[in-house]
Parts: sequence; structure tokens; C-alpha cells
Amino acid sequence: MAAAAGGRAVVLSHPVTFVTGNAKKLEEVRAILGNSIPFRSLKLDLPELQGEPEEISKEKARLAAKEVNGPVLVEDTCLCFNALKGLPGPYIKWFLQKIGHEGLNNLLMAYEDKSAYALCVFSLALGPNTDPITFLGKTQGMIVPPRGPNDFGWDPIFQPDGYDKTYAEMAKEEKNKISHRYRALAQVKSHFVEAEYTFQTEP
Ligand SMILES: O=c1nc[nH]c2c1ncn2[C@H]1C[C@H](O)[C@@H](COP(=O)(O)OP(=O)(O)OP(=O)(O)O)O1
Ligand SMILES: [Mg+2]
Repeated sequence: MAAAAGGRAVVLSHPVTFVTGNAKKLEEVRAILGNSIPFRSLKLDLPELQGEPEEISKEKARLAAKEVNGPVLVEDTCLCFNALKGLPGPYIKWFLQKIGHEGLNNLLMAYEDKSAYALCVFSLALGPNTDPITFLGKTQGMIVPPRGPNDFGWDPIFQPDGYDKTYAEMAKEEKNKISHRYRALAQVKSHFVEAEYTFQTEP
């Protein structure tokens, strides 16, 4: 729900709502954004869609904007194995749920190439009938047998390039400086600076 307000500034009727069903994502988004972008959050389980990562993320934003009837931010995260031409990619949630860390390692047993990348695609929809804008963040690494606390998804089996620790072994602040999510949010932040959105105070 955006209205042009003369010049380039766009007035949003509400603060942006970050929609996710994943509390860990929300925790990281809060830590990374700090006070840079005013947002509120809504816990909703959006459908797990199929297709290319950008299209999935955009469709998630369209669905979320309809639910919220206002501006929304969503993200979809992929874990892509190079030996498997990018799979499991957006389907990582089900793979992780069904075969776990060990099964994910086993998928690569037949290949020497253990390289992978974490991809985060944020989508911003300014309202229910606007075309979402996407922001990508990628972190390269490799798939390793699990190390570190098991409190967020596939963190224990992803070791980013240039580090001898898995995401799970890194301090949160350290992960949040190099992660796929951090990189995508850096683009989101720049967009907010450039777009000069302003927010109507709520009635
Ligand atoms: O930084 C991360 N480190 C480790 N694991 C992660 C990370 N980020 C997402 N994940 C997991 C959650 C889910 O198993 C899958 C992505 O699926 P994805 O659909 O994007 O997440 P979700 O369904 O949990 O939340 P949402 O309601 O925002 O869709 O990878
Ligand atoms: Mg999901």
C-alpha cells in the first residue's frame, strides 16, 4: 500500500511486516537489521512453493501481502550443492526434515565436490497488488559432517569458505557478518536508503 508523495518518496501506510514461520530466521533478521528499517513481524506458515528461487520468494511475498494487506518482507532460503546442480536448493527444508544432516552428507558421497552455497532471497512487496522486488545474498562454502550446536536447520553441516568453523560453531555475530542472510539484507537496507520510504504514523 504505497502512495507516491511527490518526488521519489513513497509513503507506506504501515511499517513493513516481516512474515515467517521460522523463529530463528526472525532472530537473525532482527539482529542484522537493528534499527535500520522499522518493521514488525508476523508468524505465518506460508506454502512451500516449487520453482526457481526468485520466483518462489516473489510468490511468497504476494501471498503474504494479501494476508497482511500492507507492505511485507519475506525470504526463502536455499542450500545448493554444486555436484547436484544446485539441488536440494529451495527443497532443502524437506530434505533436512526427512534425511537429516547425515543423509545430506551421504547425498554427496558419490562426488568429490562437496562445495555448496547458501542462498537467501528476500522479497519486498509494498502492497497486495504490487510487483515484489527481490534481493539476493549468497555465501559459498562446503558440506561437512555435522559440528556445533544443532539449533538452526543445516547450520552444523555448512562451513563457509575461509573459515574452519561451521555456521553452527560460529558465534551468532560472526555468522551474521558473512551469512547469505546478512548479504541479502545489506541489499534490502541500501534499497530502503535509496527509495526514501516514509511511514504514515499509525492511527
Ligand atoms: O541460516 C540458516 N541456517 C541453517 N538453516 C537455515 C537457515 N535459513 C533457513 N534454514 C532452514 C530452514 C528451512 O528448513 C530451510 C529453508 O526453508 P524456508 O522455506 O526458507 O524456511 P522456513 O519454512 O523455515 O521459514 P519461512 O516461513 O520463512 O518459509 O532451511
Ligand atoms: Mg518456508
